Amino acid sequence: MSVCSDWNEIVSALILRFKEVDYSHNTRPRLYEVPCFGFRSVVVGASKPRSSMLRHSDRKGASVARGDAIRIYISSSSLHIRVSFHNYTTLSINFTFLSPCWPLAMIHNMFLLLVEQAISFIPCLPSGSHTVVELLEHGQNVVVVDNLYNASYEAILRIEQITGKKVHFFKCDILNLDGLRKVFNKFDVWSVIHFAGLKAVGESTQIPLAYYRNSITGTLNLLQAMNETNVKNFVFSSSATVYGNPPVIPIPETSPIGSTNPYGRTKTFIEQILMDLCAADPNFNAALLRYFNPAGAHPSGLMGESPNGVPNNLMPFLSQVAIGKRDKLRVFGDDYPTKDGTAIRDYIHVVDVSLGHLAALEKLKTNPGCVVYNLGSGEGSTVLEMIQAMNKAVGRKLSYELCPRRPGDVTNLTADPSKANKELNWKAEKTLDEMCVSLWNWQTKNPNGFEGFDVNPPAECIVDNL
Ligand SMILES: O=c1ccn([C@@H]2O[C@H](COP(=O)(O)OP(=O)(O)O[C@H]3O[C@H](CO)[C@@H](O)[C@H](O)[C@H]3O)[C@@H](O)[C@H]2O)c(=O)[nH]1
Repeated sequence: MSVCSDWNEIVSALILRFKEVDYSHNTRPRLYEVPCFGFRSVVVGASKPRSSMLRHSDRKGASVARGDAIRIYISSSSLHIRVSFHNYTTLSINFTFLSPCWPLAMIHNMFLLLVEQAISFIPCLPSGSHTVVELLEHGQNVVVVDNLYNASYEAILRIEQITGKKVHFFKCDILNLDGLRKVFNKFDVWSVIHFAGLKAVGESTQIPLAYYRNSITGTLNLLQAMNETNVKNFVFSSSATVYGNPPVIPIPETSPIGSTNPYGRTKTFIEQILMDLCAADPNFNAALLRYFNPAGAHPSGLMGESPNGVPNNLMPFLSQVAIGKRDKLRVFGDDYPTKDGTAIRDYIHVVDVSLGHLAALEKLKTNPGCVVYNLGSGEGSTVLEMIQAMNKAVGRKLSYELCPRRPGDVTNLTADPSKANKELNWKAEKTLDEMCVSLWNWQTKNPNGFEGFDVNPPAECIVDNL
């Protein structure tokens, strides 16, 4: 590593933006973008934050390259720097000022360093690990493939702890077709459940190509490896986001498709690919499961969502407020046409989502071709109702502030789950209270999620060693 020669250029750009801010009146965080080109690769971090100025700082480093976006949210009390990398990761650095102040001195303490490599990744949704538990507990044999970008090997060990069973695991990226081939050649696979993909709506609008490359190319790789080994069954983690802004609530599967963001369109395109495949091959079966909002954690408290950096989603964020990692929740929008002005979602316990996969696998055994199901509870809850439910689980009131709407959000996504209820003989059974209690149980037992555990699997789990 060496100090980047363009450091001064970035600092100048930051200073220019900070000069535009009137700290005496500005209380709401505002967004500033700093052009991040003309230099090759840098690390952004805080070298010596002044203790007199800062109550807290997350010191992190990561590579930044040409084309990455640095965004700065700044208010009179805090500075939040978010870097969206071309290699699909994000880095967040938070500073809280002890008193309202001009943050230039701190900016001069930031450092930028050259680094060499970018990583490629496909994170696995938390629903993935919970589904593995349910599959093992229902006597299925499972091989887990994940590149562990947004997951930890510790999750595999926890699955083994919960189920008392050994998990076959391989660290492999779905962009690595040869790696996938090795796994498919080693095991006699009858079905694939595909959770891999990038899943942050906001991020997808900034780095759409990364989303399309990972999710679409990765899925094509998976389908190719399956085709070469004659595997004909596929369960796909789709999303309610494919419905965009639906005309009718609750939403039936026949609702028009029209996602409002690239993330949603990756789901839509993959659904279409699978429909085409089923139409072309009468032996190929696919279940497209449109998840609504999975929340909660395993009742054991051993497994739950462990987001990297600042959580994007409501419930992980709220539980970090509860544990004291975040000051307060920002409620995005209080002017929606709903009973309390906040947006409505259909929250469903992650264990119920997992059981939906087992039901879908049973369905695939009947050779149905392509089938589509909503995995939702059918009950909509506003953001304020979710805060209340979490307050109850935690036993105190959690802080929040009402903020403007988040771009891309829609008013109401509530499922009509009757098709899945009837055809899969599946129903979301767990209540909001159970979701919140299990989430709080997980969060208190694991305040830092899987952070600090060894993320790397043993050598025999690396796909290249197969
Ligand atoms: O800090 C936050 C985070 C979220 N919200 C609100 O809470 C609701 C739920 O947001 P979030 O948890 O981010 O979920 P969604 O945006 O509904 O998206 C989730 O649900 C989709 C299906 O509906 C999936 O496709 C996505 O992957 C998943 O992130 C929305 O009204 C948000 O505006 C806040 O008010 N504050």
